Amino acid sequence: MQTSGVRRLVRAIAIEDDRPQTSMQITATMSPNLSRPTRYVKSVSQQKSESYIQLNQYRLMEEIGQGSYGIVKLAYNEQDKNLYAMKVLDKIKLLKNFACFRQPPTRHNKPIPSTLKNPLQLVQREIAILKKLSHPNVVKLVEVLDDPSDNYLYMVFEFVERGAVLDIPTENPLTEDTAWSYFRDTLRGLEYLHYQKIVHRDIKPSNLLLSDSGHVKIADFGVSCEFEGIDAFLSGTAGTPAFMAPEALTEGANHFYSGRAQDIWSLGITLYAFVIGSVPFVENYVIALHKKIKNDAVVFPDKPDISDLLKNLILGMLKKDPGHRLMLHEVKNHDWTTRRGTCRMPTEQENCSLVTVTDEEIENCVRVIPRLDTLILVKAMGHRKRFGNPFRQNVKVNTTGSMRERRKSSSVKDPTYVPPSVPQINGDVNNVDRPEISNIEKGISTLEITIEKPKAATARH
Ligand SMILES: Nc1ncnc2c1ncn2[C@@H]1O[C@H](COP(=O)(O)OP(=O)(O)OP(=O)(O)O)[C@@H](O)[C@H]1O
Repeated sequence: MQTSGVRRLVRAIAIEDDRPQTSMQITATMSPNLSRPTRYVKSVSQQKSESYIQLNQYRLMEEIGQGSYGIVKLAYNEQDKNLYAMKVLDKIKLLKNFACFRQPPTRHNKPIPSTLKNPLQLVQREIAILKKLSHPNVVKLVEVLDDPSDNYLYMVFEFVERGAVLDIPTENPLTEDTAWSYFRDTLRGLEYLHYQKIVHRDIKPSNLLLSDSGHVKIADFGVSCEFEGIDAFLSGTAGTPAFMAPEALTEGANHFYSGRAQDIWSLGITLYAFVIGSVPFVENYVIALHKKIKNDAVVFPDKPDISDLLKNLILGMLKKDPGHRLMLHEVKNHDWTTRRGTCRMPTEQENCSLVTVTDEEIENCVRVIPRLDTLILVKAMGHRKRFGNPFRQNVKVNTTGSMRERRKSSSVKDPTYVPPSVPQINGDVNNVDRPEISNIEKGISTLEITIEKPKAATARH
């Protein structure tokens, strides 16, 4: 989406907002303070309007992208007046397809523990990794919202205004100067990831997003993985076929390849695409494409004309044998990258600092959004200073069937679904209409357990 369009949208939202307007609100910023730790969700409210859905502090707006498992929507945070990109993941689709298309790599030195085999747990691992990452050239995951009774999981990312750096194939590739700048940003982000012992496995132009200030941020960690020791020893294929290294295309139970070298290859294909406008190996059928990647030499067309130094770098990154391929520090120090030593890259130490992800963090990386009805019930209990359900006696037993129907129809099955009008949490719970009482009634079993284990309940919410 065009940046000016987004700015107009933000201005419109700020004006629509019924709170007193300040210049801050009118000029909502695109780049929030991303160094702060991920905020935790403590309460939820849902509102409907003809033009938007509100999820907690986020007003969901227009769609800005589509991935394999869901859509990405622009979201306006009413608290900090910033825009975010909210990825809406379909949990059912994930459960059905993840194992087939996004199988986690088998790692030589780190077998996947049986407790992590559930695909949603693998998403949690991905989220836990993402939450830890904090680098100007890596997209920041700000918050995750997850309601166990909702089919969707919401990942809130910093909004990177200009979207994918380049759509390929294109007749208008980047100039060598622009490619130089974007490439160095990507290299910085990738060095940081490798330093954090993460291989991305899907570096390509559409996963490199461009900020308003003209800087590149690496996105989409759907097939990335952590490693121990000096490198990831991978088997199996993952990522995008045209960007896969030759060694990743060999099948076999005992065939392992270097994750770092695979990322360098993909970066080489990406650099080629930046300046040529298309990838070097193109075929309609995957088997034929694999054959080309394994056997064919990289050829540069006459037009656009690129420097010999750049060709040399690309060819060094696209050596078929990973043992002869340039390593990341060699790419950083290549004459094209440093403009013959006049523009050196920051050292690894300057660029990186190590993060570790504990099992507890993986476990707790997703915030549960408590259901609105649960919150109303808890609030009512608070008023009465008693744990008993204040609404239970009012509900007729023979209405259960219709209650179930109403509950079913009020759950969010579709991200564009606008929930029915519900009372505000801080409203008078005694004025709650019968349909809402029926929803509350459905939460009784959970809350009765909660009463017996008050500590666990506190932790959950
Ligand atoms: N943080 C963001 N800021 C701005 N736009 C984004 C952001 N994240 C994603 N997008 C947009 O949404 C599109 C879809 O992103 P997403 O990561 O869901 O899928 P993908 O990378 O295209 O596909 P897949 O999930 O199949 O790998 C991107 O191509 C990009 O244009």
